[in-house]
Amino acid sequence: MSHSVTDQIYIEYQFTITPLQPWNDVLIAQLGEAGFESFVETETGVTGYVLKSIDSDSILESVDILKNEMVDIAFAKAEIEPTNWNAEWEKNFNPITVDNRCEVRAPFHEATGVEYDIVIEPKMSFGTGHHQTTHMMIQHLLNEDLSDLKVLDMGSGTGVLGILAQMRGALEVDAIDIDTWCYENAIENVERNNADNVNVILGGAEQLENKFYDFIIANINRNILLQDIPVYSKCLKSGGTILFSGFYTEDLELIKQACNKVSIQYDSHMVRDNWVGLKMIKN
Ligand SMILES: C[S@@+](CC[C@H](N)C(=O)[O-])C[C@H]1O[C@@H](n2cnc3c(N)ncnc32)[C@H](O)[C@@H]1O
Repeated sequence: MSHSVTDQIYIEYQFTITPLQPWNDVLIAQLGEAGFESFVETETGVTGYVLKSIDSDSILESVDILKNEMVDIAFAKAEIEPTNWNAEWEKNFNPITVDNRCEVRAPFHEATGVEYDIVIEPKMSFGTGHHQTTHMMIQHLLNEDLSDLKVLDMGSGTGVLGILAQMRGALEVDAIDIDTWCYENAIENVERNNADNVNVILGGAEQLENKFYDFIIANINRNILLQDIPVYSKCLKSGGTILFSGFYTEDLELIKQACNKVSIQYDSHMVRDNWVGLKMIKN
């Protein structure tokens, strides 16, 4: 399969801001609103990342602070290729063990005999368990009874959460990702872990028409979640659980409000390194 523009190729913008305070926070907030996905604060400003598939030049026109005469902001732009997580893992990472019950390891790591042993060859996809958001989603799943449930893993990446959902008893899992690398990689990982109940699907929220689930997992990012929460709500049966991650504590209230508007209520949340793992329940 050819790799489309939705592959995870990012544009990196290095913003230099004078004076730095308080404008770096304002810039991050406005870029986040406009569609940037993540940020790193630097000594001279902010580095922001936006998907290449988004027309970043035109969204920058809507970022008011760039027109503010009280602050001087310059930027440099560069294209970032997808990360080869396999190479990163080989170089830097050990297997990840969550709550002594679930291990996420590469094929070249020895099995240790934990209750849930997941073998992932991530290639270019996100989802080895090293990221705080994946870690918290695994923790939530270890606390949930998924027996005989129909589950949606939205933004499935390597497929790690969908695979664990099957191991936790799910009857059927739809693992959906908009990125072709992730789609192909999740198919391989599902086979590798004999997760026969996991259907890997390429696409976004448009794939959810006329689908219904007892349980939804969505570890994506703030902007996609805010946009697609109404669609997820339509698919979630009454009384069903939805787990969210991919956003920071600053955005927790915003995500809760978006959920409340579509009859999804707060249950609980956890935090790791300022990332949130949120559990909500549909009325
Ligand atoms: C943070 S990763 C999560 C991967 C994995 N579920 C995990 O928890 O480690 C987010 C994933 O969402 C996918 N994604 C981004 N936008 C999406 C959308 N609109 N619909 C479905 N998937 C999307 C990305 O390609 C990426 O694989």
